[in-house]
Amino acid sequence: MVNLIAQNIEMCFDERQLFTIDRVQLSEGKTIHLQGDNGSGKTTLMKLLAGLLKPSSGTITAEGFAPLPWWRSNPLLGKAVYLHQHPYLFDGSVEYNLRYPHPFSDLSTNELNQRTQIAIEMAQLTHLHKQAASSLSGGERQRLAIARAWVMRPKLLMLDEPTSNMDKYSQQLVLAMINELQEFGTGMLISSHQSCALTSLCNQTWIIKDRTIVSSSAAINPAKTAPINIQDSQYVIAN
Ligand SMILES: Nc1ncnc2c1ncn2[C@@H]1O[C@H](COP(=O)(O)OP(=O)(O)OP(=O)(O)O)[C@@H](O)[C@H]1O
Repeated sequence: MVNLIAQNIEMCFDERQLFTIDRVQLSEGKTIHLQGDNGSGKTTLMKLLAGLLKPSSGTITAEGFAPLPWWRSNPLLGKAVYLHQHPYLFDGSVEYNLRYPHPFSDLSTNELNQRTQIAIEMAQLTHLHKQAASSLSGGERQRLAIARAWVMRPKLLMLDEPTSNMDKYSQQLVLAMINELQEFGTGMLISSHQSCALTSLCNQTWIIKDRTIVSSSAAINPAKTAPINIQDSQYVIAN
């Protein structure tokens, strides 16, 4: 079981305090909805947990991961995969982007090849697989980035507004991929302004309000009671 634990955090930009956190924990097997108004600090919190930013004070610790390679000085980098709402893609084709992280995976080559083929189909990118990733639309880019994460099956994944830019059909495709990652046990932090089908997969909520973060458990998790059918209209995500 892997965990990222943030304790006694204060985050400021210049003199402005953005938020404080007593303690939050992102763990394998948990799916957390991160809520908060525009500018409240959702992206900043994800970047802190990903090791891309340092808190003004406090500690973020990683538990249960393999020991660091000698050349890696930042102990948080690479622990939780962070997907920005405008995801970074490599120069090259759609398929190249899906294959690029293979060398960093613990999965076997066979399994990675199989998963890559399935991911292309799940993300409905088959007809575009040789096309330059840079030429994709915003929604297609997000689908590709989530498909890439699905192939890698990370232990922890943070999705920043994953369905912004997406039409309902794309949202359904993403929902199916996220649901599978959840079944596999990937711990996820999903930021979204609104409650929707995606956030109904969550079993915990972190709310950034009044410059602090409150955590609460959700009463039910529909994903555990009803398997997702992407044709099923109840799982269409509201814009
Ligand atoms: N590097 C930075 N330097 C100074 N201020 C910053 C920096 N990064 C973010 N901020 C400020 O911190 C605040 C929180 O930004 P953040 O992007 O984390 O909010 P958010 O909750 O993700 O917003 P949104 O819902 O609009 O995406 C904003 O006011 C932003 O301008």
